[in-house]
Amino acid sequence: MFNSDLIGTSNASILSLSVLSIFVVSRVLRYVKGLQTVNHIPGYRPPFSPLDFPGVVLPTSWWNTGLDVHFERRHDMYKEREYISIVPYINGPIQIWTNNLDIAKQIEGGGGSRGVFQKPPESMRALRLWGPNLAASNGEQWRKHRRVMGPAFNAKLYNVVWKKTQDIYRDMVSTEEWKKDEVSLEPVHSMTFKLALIILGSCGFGLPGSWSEPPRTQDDDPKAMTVQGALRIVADTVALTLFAPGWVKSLPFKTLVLLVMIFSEVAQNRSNDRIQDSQRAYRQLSSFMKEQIALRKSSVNSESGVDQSDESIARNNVLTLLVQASENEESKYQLDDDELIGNVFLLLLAGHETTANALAGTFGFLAAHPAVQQELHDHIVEVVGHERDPTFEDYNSLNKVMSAFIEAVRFFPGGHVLIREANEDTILDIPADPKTGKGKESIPLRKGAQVVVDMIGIHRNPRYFDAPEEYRPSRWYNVPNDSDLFTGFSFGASGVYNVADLNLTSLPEGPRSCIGRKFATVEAVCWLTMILRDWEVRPSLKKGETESDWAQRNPIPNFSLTLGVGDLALKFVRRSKE
Ligand code: HEM
Repeated sequence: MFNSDLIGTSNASILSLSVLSIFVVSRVLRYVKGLQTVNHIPGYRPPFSPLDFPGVVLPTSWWNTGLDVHFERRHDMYKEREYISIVPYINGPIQIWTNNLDIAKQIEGGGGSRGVFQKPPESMRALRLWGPNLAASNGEQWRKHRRVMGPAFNAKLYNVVWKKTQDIYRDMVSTEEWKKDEVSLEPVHSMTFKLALIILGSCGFGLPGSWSEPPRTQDDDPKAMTVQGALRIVADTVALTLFAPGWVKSLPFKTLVLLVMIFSEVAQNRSNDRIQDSQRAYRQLSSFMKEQIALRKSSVNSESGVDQSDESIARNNVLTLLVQASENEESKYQLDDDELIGNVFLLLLAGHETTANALAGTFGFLAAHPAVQQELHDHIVEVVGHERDPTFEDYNSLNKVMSAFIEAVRFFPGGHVLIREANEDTILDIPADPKTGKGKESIPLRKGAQVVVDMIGIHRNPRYFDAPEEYRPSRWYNVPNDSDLFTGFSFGASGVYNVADLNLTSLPEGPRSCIGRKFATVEAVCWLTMILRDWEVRPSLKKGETESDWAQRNPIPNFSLTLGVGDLALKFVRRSKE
C-alpha cells in the first residue's frame, strides 16, 4: 500500500531542495564571477549590496552594509587602501568603492558624452519618473540635454536668484513670527526647505510665490497641495524606487510607482488615507508640470504682456529659457514635451532637497561653532555694512560665507555616492601620492563592474583635508567662489586634482558636474548673509543640556534620496547693530 500523502510530501521536499540547490549554486557562481570582475580586490562580502534592496533599508551592522556604510565605517573602510570591493553573495551589483580623487576624476570625467564609465541604466530608471532628462541619460542623449539646459544657467539667472532670495528674506522678517527678538525653529529645515522651493519655483519656473504664499500645485484651488508638500511625498517614493530590486524595476513604470508608494506607506504603518495622499501627490505634481510647460509655451510664443526687462523673473527663469530653446526651430538641439517635463521634475528634485539640506547643515554647524559664526558676522559687516542690502556684485567678496556653506557640503555632501559602470573591460590608473611618492597602481576591471565614488570618504580623506572631522571653513578662505576645488558638486575632467594644494584654482568643469551649482551657492550666500548679519543662530537646548553637549551631538547625517542633516532645533536671536 502506498501512502499518497507521504509521496506528496516527499515530492514537495525534493522540489524545494532542488530549488534551494539551484539557488545556492547560482549564488556561488555569481559570487565567484563577482570576485573576478573586481580582480579580487579585498573588501566587504555582505549578503546584500548597500545600494540595493534589502541591504539599503537595513541598518549597517556587523553583517549588513547599509546605505550609510561609508559613514558608519568611515574610520576604517579605507584604512588599507583607498579603494575596496563590495561583492554581495545574495543580491546586488558588484562594486568598487573609493575615496581616491584620481579614481573619482577618471570615473566622472568619462561619465559624460563618451567614455568607458556611464551611469548604470537601472540607477537612472526612477529618475525618469516623468520623462527622459539630463541626469537620467548617457552618451548623445546626455549631450543633447546638457546643450539645451546649459545656457539657461547664466549670469542673468543668478542675478534674479540673488534678488528673489533677498525679497524672500524681507518678506519672511515682515511676518509676525519674525518681528520678535527670538525665533525658534524646530527643525530649521522648515525654513530652508520652504526657501529652496520658493526660489526654485520662481527662478526655476517663473511661478509667483512669497513667504506667506508658497507655490501650490493648482493656483486656483486653496485645498490643492503645495508643490513642496507633493514633492516631499513623491521624493520619498523615488528614493525607494531607486533601490528596488531588479525584477520590481522592470515592471511597467506606473505600476512600479504605485507599488512602491503603497509599500512605503504600509512599511511606515500609515493609513489608507496616506496611500491616497501619495497617489494624489503624484497626480497633482504630474498635472502641475504639464500645465507649467503649456503655459510657458504660450507665453514664449506671444511675448506680449511679458516683462521684457533683463532682470525679470518672467523672462529669466530656467523653464522659460528651456522652452524658448526648444521652440526655436533653427536650434540644433530641441527637447520634446516628455523631455521638458522630465527635466522640470529633475530640477525640482535635484535643486530643492540638496540646497535646503546644505543650508540647514550650515546653520547647525554655525550654532555649534559660535566663534566661526562671529567671524562670519564681522566679515559680512565689513563687506556690506549695516546700511544697505548686499547685491549680486558682493557675491565674490563674501568669500567667508561661501566657505561656511561649502564646508557644510563637505561634511554632508548631498550627492554622497556617484555610481558609474564600466561598459567595457578597462584599467583604472592611480598615480603615486605626490607627497610621499608611494602608491602608483593600475586596477584592471571587467565590463559590468560598478565604481562608486564615495563622497563622504573623499571629503574626509586626511590626504586631502587636514583634520577632516573638524568643521573648519577657514580651509576654503581665499579659494575663489567659482573654484572647481569645491568637490561637493562633482569633479573636473582633466588636469591635476588635489584639494590639499589650494594654489590650484582653475580646473575645467567636469562634463557631468552639477549644473545647478551656482544657482545653489548664490542662493545660499545671499540667504546666509542676510540672516547672519541680523541674527545670531543658537541651539535650542534640552533641559539640563549645555551648548557644548549640543555641539557634540549635532549635526548628524540623514540618509534618503540625498544626504542631509537630521532635524536641528535652533533659535535665531536678533542682533543689535554695533
Ligand atoms: C548644495 C546643493 C547641491 C549639491 C551638493 C549638488 C550636487 C550634485 C552632484 C554631486 C551632482 C553629480 C551627480 C552625479 O554625477 O551622479 C549633481 C548633478 C546635478 N545637479 Fe546638483 N547639487 C546641488 C544643487 C543643485 C541645484 C540647485 C540644481 C538645479 C537648480 C541642481 C541640478 C543638478 C542636475 C540637473 C544634475 C545632473 C547633471 C548632469 O547629469 O549632467 N543641483 N549635483
